[in-house]
Amino acid sequence: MSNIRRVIVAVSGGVDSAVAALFLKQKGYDVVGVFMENWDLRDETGFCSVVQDAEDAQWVCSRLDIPFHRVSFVKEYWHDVFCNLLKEYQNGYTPNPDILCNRQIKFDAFYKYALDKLDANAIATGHYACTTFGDFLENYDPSEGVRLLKSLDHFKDQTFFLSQVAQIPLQRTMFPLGNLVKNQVRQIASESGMDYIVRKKESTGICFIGSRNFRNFISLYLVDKQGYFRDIDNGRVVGEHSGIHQWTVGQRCRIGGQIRPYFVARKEPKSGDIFVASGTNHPSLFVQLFFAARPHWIHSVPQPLLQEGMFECDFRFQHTKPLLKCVLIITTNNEVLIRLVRPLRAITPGQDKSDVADCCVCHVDMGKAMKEFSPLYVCMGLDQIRRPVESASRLQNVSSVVETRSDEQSRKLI
Ligand SMILES: Nc1ncnc2c1ncn2[C@@H]1O[C@H](COP(=O)(O)OP(=O)(O)OP(=O)(O)O)[C@@H](O)[C@H]1O
Repeated sequence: MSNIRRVIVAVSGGVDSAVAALFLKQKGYDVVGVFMENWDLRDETGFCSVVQDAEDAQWVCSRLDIPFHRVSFVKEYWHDVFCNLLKEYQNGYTPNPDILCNRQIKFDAFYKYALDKLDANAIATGHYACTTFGDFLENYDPSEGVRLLKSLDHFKDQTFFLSQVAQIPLQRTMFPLGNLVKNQVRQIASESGMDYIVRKKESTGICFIGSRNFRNFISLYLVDKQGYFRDIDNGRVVGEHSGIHQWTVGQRCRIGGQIRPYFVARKEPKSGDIFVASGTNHPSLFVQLFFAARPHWIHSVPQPLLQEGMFECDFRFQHTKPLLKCVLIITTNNEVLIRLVRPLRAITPGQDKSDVADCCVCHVDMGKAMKEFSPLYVCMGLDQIRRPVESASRLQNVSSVVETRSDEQSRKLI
């Protein structure tokens, strides 16, 4: 895109967006930094770093000598992200808040604000991701459509969290850090006099809500609803709980008086029952075959899926987990059936205390014909994949597809 003049960069007060803004400035764009406030402090019960982050974002912008804006998307976050999460939790699902936040806030509310109110030609963020349009939209071609690609830094890659982003905002998004590794970014920030930001603790946890225990946090907003723990093998009541939203499939339950540990196998929102399985390796804790409804293809439905109705790809449980082979099959009602090469347990024991809603990812390998970009990602809330085909239940939530750079291509780049 040759006529880009004005770029609005989302500046969080962290090192990544600071370096993204620095690059844009060095390239000579008319750069404006925007800090988003998405959570109303008055709703908080615990520590919130938003005040400090906003100050740091302002510090970055003044250091780079670019205008700074602070914008509130509190209303949008509440309605489009948080209420959605609450609803899903009440229905027994575990959606990923970061994926929702990217889709609804950064790549919708913020995108519209930048283009409509700040007269921008493009937006930029410090995400580790790439697109086929290039780090600075140098290959911009709306007739081709844009594909989301994995970043060079596989460890930091954030495409998993961007997998629900819509095509139009992505077409006008720059990811200036996509071809760098994190250490380079930190070094560049230090060399540019932004050591203060480099030394700052990395943000962890959920987008805008921070690193508190997410399930405890969400419980503050949901009314407890008592129900039973039932043994999945015989339906026998083995304990009581105070709400299905407090439990995630695969999680260990501490039920008094039981010798063997129980794990959540299935939740039934209607009755409020939670079916639990005795022992961490109980077969009901594993899933191999499941449906995903309403796939979101960032660019287009992969050709083999359209033409042959199925194709082989890789599946990943959380974005840092190893890939597992799977087959995608398109069904007559436009759902995607996913069959893993072997059963996968919902959560490994080490993750039982995970605060964040888990997701799984399906990496689609297009084979030789499309070596350059292998389409990626079916991702959905953990509980969605817990619906095996045998139970004939359909997933309610969305899955989504982005594309990734093949490992081979990335190696060449390194
Ligand atoms: N409150 C915010 N205001 C403006 N932009 C934000 C905010 N939070 C995140 N972003 C944007 O989203 C990008 C990804 O944020 P995330 O918190 O996932 O990653 P990060 O690696 O911690 O980024 P950073 O180092 O810039 O904080 C940031 O680089 C920034 O561009």
